[in-house]
Amino acid sequence: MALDESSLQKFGYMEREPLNAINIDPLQTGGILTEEARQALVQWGDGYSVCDFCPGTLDQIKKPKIKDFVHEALPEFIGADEVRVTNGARESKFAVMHSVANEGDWIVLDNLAHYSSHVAAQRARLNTETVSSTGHPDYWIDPEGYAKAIENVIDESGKPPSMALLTYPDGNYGNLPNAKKVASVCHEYDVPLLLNCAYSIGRMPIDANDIGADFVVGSGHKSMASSGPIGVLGVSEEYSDIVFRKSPTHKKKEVELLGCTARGATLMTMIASFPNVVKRTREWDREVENARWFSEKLENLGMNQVGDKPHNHDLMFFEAPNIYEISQKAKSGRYFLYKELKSRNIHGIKAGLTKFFKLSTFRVGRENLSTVVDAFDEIIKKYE
Ligand SMILES: Cc1ncc(COP(=O)(O)O)c(C=O)c1O
Repeated sequence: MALDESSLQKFGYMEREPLNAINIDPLQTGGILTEEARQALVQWGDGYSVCDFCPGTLDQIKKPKIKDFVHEALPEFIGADEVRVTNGARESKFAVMHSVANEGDWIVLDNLAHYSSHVAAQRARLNTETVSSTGHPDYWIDPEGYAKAIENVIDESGKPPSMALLTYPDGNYGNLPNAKKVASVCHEYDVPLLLNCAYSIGRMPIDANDIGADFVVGSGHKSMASSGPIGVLGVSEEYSDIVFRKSPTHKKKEVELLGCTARGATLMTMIASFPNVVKRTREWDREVENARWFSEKLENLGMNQVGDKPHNHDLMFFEAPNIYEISQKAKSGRYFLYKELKSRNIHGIKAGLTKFFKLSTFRVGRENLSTVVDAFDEIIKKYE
């Protein structure tokens, strides 16, 4: 393709379509920027903007206040001894897997784990043993399942897995398993536990040390009102020299972080949103109340929420036999729900899904959630 004037015309600045809609997309509700972060995005948008006064290590930069953020505020916020910022939850998981396990080792993870946990393990050339959930309708993870999976690995390989991973909550059902119990089961076998908090750090209070997790990862663009890609990685003192080991040739650079991670606007949006993010985690009870209220309303309209019930998180999975039935006769078929919601300025349920879908009520507020409930009610009545 010749990059002449006319072929370049389709690029350049583009408007984003659903910008002012009521957003219930689980991927997006926790990543919506605060006003402060929006300003930071513009101010710090130039490439290596944070590096004006860099001493050679990203997390040691004093101006802007990255050092204080990474070494004082974040450890306090997530209850971890040592913290770094990364380019995302998956990069955090990979850094841990790649440093605590050797090629061919086994790790254990829940079968609700996100694909990026599996891909991180594959990239680190590890074998995986999964812990089954109870399946439909609760999808509950029994902590004792970790003991069984660890025993299986010992039988198979002659030694315990290098680490275990628990998704907290999982990205499909929003279930919060008993992480403390999982940590203690793993520790009985001296297996360290990584807690994947992509959907929890920045939404609800998380204290890795209190839970007993050796590693904890979060996602800035998913749950910390940050412009991605950015994540956090917390490590207990016991493992910090392993995960954050320095390069033998470049003494200021940490190998697993490839020297530097989020080095510009992404980090500055996370810092700009941080005061607000800390405050919102203190309002988590209200978010759970809203989620439960919404779940009850949708169930009254003929849908069924699966996973933890009563629910403890804003991410919820619904089965909707009545919506599916409508899609069988609606003119736009399985796209009817997406179109109906779009016409009411509601965004976030994947286009084409009707039989089941997931959504998030995080920070949507009771008034907008009522609008969503009313929309479902209207749509169902319309096709009756
Ligand atoms: C449970 C869970 N973990 C991890 C991730 C990945 O997060 P990141 O984009 O920060 O790598 C996701 C993204 O959808 C997720 O749902």
